[in-house]
Amino acid sequence: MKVDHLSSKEIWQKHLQLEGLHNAHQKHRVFSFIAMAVTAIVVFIILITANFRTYPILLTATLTFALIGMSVALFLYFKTKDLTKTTLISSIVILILVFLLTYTGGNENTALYWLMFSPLAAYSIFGIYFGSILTLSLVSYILFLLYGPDIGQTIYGATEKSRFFASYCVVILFAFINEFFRDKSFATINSISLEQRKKANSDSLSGLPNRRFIDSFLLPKITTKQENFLPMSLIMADIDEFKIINDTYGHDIGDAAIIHVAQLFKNQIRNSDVVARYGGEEFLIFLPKATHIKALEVAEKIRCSLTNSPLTINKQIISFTCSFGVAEVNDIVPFDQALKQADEKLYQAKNSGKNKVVG
Ligand SMILES: Nc1nc2c(ncn2[C@@H]2O[C@H](COP(=O)(O)OP(=O)(O)OP(=O)(O)O)[C@@H](O)[C@H]2O)c(=O)[nH]1
Repeated sequence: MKVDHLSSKEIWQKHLQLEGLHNAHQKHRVFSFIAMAVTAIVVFIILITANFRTYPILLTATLTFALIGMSVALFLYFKTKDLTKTTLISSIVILILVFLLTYTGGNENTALYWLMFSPLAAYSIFGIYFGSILTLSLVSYILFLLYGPDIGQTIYGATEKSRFFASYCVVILFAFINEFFRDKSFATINSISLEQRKKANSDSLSGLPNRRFIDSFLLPKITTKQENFLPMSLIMADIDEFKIINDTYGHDIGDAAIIHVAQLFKNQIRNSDVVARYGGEEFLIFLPKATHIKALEVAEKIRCSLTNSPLTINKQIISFTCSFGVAEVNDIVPFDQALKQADEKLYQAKNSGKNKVVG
């Protein structure tokens, strides 16, 4: 089995996703997108129907294209709920629309007024990174159309161009500042909340997830997404003669032994596995998508690895062992029953000489 473990931050992020916070962040994007798309559609319909006799053909075609593009993006969003794809479509529509509007000049050269909304929409829908890319693309070709060579575009007055550009830059600046700090506060709240949840759900000595983590996060997750976990195996491990280690070397060395075991267990399991400190010197390892036979192999590998890697502290080598009980959770055997089985097997391992795997 490949030993490729996640950093502890990744493990916590993976298992303790802050759903409420992420939902609020996502909702902001979704509402911005829907608000922009609906407003744009309404404005396009009014402009086209009220002015199609007077507008030049290219302008009517531009607005019709944008109307269809935005309607398709909105329809796709409601159908698929895939915000990335739909916002990608709308960004292409915005890029083409802004280009054609600036090029045609709109009705009586009023196109530039309509461009003011674009940085706000770009940042609130696409976020700081893609919003900046989109805004920079808009700025560069608006500049090209305003000050670049004549390619048949509308000619704007010098004062109009400079005033527009100055106001456009101010809008960009404020849209950027707004999104930047919104993003930063989201990241800060996210990391504070994650840290608090991590503290409540982990063991302060070993850093491993604790029993609360199993009960309040892992088990509900396994129950709701059984297809991702079952068949799943449980390994219950317990340090042998731990009282003697404490009594012989002192409580601090006992603590170091717990940390040593926790680290060794973590290094021997896959990304998808979870090892938790279940009690004093007792650990529970979850192996999703692993049969009983596989789990017996893993437990044996961990047992040998502990035998071969004693704790070395203050130039002292302290050898100790663990006993293991293994059980499988599957469609027939529920978690509680498997946990009881693993505990019974561990008891058998302890009663039949210790430093062994029973499954
Ligand atoms: N240093 C330290 N000791 C702990 C911790 N948690 C529990 N213990 C000690 O672990 C010991 C467990 O002792 P027992 O339950 O008798 O188990 P054991 O000595 O390992 O015996 P077997 O399980 O039968 O091999 C107790 O003395 C607890 O005080 C801890 O966090 N740090």
